[in-house]
Amino acid sequence: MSATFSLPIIDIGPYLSINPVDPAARKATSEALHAACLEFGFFYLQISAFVDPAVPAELTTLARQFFALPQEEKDKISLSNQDGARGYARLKENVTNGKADNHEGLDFYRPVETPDKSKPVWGENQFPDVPGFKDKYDAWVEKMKTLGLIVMEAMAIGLGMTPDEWHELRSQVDDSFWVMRAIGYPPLPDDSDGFSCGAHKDYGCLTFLYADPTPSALQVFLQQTGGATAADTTGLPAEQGAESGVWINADPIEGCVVCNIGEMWEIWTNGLYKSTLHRVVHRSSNYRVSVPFFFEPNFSAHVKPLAAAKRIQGTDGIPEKKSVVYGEFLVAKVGNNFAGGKGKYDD
Ligand SMILES: O=C(O)CCC(=O)C(=O)O
Ligand SMILES: [Fe+2]
Repeated sequence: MSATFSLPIIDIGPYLSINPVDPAARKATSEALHAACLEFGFFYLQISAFVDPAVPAELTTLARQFFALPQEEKDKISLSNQDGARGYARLKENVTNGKADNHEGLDFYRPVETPDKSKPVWGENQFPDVPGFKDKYDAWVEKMKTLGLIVMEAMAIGLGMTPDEWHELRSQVDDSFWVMRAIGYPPLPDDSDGFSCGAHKDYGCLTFLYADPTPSALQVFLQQTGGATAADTTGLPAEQGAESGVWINADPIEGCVVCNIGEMWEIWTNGLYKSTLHRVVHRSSNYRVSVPFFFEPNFSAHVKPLAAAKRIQGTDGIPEKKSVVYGEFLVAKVGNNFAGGKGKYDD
């Protein structure tokens, strides 16, 4: 694997309603999504026709203003005030694979009609007292929800789903129980044996990550297939488990978000698409900010292997993955956070 390898860039433009329908261009986008999900589970999504790049850049500026506040100000919106999931988590509060993550963060979830902070993920969002923050983040959530449905449709077509099948899948994601996160990363100390964010898979549906221009921070694990060239793992800690592969950088590209698929897509495709391990190792001297948006299924969605995926897989005895109700799956995950040493990125 060459060190200069980079993930595919896929233009979502042909699926935007501002463009006239061009069937060949849509087909090319859907095929590229299918290939990228089979091979990497990670790709760049070119969205500059959909959002002005100045808009997400503003989000990182606002998050930076919040993270620069005194600790006691930030702690006023601690997630411990709420349901343990919505709000501010201090530097190193989250633990992944048994090690403290060298980041601080702010998490927002889809609001619920009758909040009850004694129930996991059922509390209220807590917004920082930074002028413009709530309005700009709310607007971004709306944009990303729209993008989520657009990408889902393009992926459904890439998977060969019929219009009826897409209609059914759409009903599982049309009221997404989304998560919006802003993460602040001080430099990882040279002598640290930990990570800025430990290796994990995203658990949901689609992640759209906007990050400031800092290079060499987000890394994606590519499994080594066949006996091709030796893995270039120079300077990289051994990967968890027995998989062999290579970590590649997924540096930001102007006009794009980094998109990856989560474990719900593994279930929908009965393992045909894999969600991919990634981590953050931020060793340069600046304070890095990233803003991932997690487009998730509806809370009540019953996620189970799709007929379209099974048609591709054939009938040769591939075991059927266990279905989940997304909300139950989420509560089992998030309910564990900050208790018993489990973090939000842990399995
Ligand atoms: O900050 C990043 O680049 C990635 C963060 C991430 O992987 C996550 O929050 O799930
Ligand atoms: Fe992630």
